[in-house]
Amino acid sequence: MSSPLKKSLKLALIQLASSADKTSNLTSARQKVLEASKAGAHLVVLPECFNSPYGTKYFDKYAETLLPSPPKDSQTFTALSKLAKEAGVYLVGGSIPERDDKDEKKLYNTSLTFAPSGELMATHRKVHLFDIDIPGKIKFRESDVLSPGNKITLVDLPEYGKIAIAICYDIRFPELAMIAARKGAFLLLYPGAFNLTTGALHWELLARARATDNQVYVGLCSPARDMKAEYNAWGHSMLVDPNAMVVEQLDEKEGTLIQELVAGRIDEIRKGVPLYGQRRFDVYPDVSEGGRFKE
Ligand SMILES: O=C(O)CCC(=O)C(=O)O
Repeated sequence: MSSPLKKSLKLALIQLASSADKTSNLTSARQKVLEASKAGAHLVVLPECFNSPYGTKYFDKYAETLLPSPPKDSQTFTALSKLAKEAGVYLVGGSIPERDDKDEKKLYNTSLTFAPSGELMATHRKVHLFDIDIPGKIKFRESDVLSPGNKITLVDLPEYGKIAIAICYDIRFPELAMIAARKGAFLLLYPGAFNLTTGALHWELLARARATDNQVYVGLCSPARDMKAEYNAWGHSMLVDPNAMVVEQLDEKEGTLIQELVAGRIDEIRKGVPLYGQRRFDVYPDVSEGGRFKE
């Protein structure tokens, strides 16, 4: 099997402190991305809903029409495309609320990935909407206002290999990660805004679980926590290696994690624990083959 990561790569996860002011969020994202690029990052990631507050009542107000690309009038698309070019990095623009170009009422939670040329490489619409109800703790229903995406998103970074992009709640569904890894991804990236209830319990566990299952790197990128906001994000952006070790984890405050993903590390881990040759597709099906996978 050829190595999924062709060359070592420096990854930056920007744990941005966002406010209700979109323009100022974009300005501070720009500053942090440029700093990360100066520090040597090749791939830079922003958090889920990085340019708006997170909450169902905000999606419509902040939504932008992003497709077909390039859109005529999207402040965020234009800013991210320019920024990727200015910084000379692959830029995963966290996520933003997207308005469907044909049906105005339809909204998505969408991540845009740009090449260092400024060109759009991929769009991921959150596939699994965040609908939970934990009595006395947290109730959230994205499906009241959002529509789900319907594909798994792999992006080929020519010098490095493939990465997979999914958003927050998507991490709870191992099939998506499994398919992406078996299609050759070296890194699963999840811009995500967990909360103080499920964050404490599941955030690190899920990142390490997806890394263990698939023997790939996993990166989670959260907004910084704001106790004055209605939704208090967990923070704790982190990088986990293919052996499920936490390489680095931030606390809840604004900050940037920059770490190297080392060429050869995935192969070393897969050689030691050779799951990839041991799966029993005669006993259970290979979810990455023959199903409804759409790249
Ligand atoms: O899965 C969770 O516990 C949190 C998910 C979430 O916050 C989201 O999908 O935005």
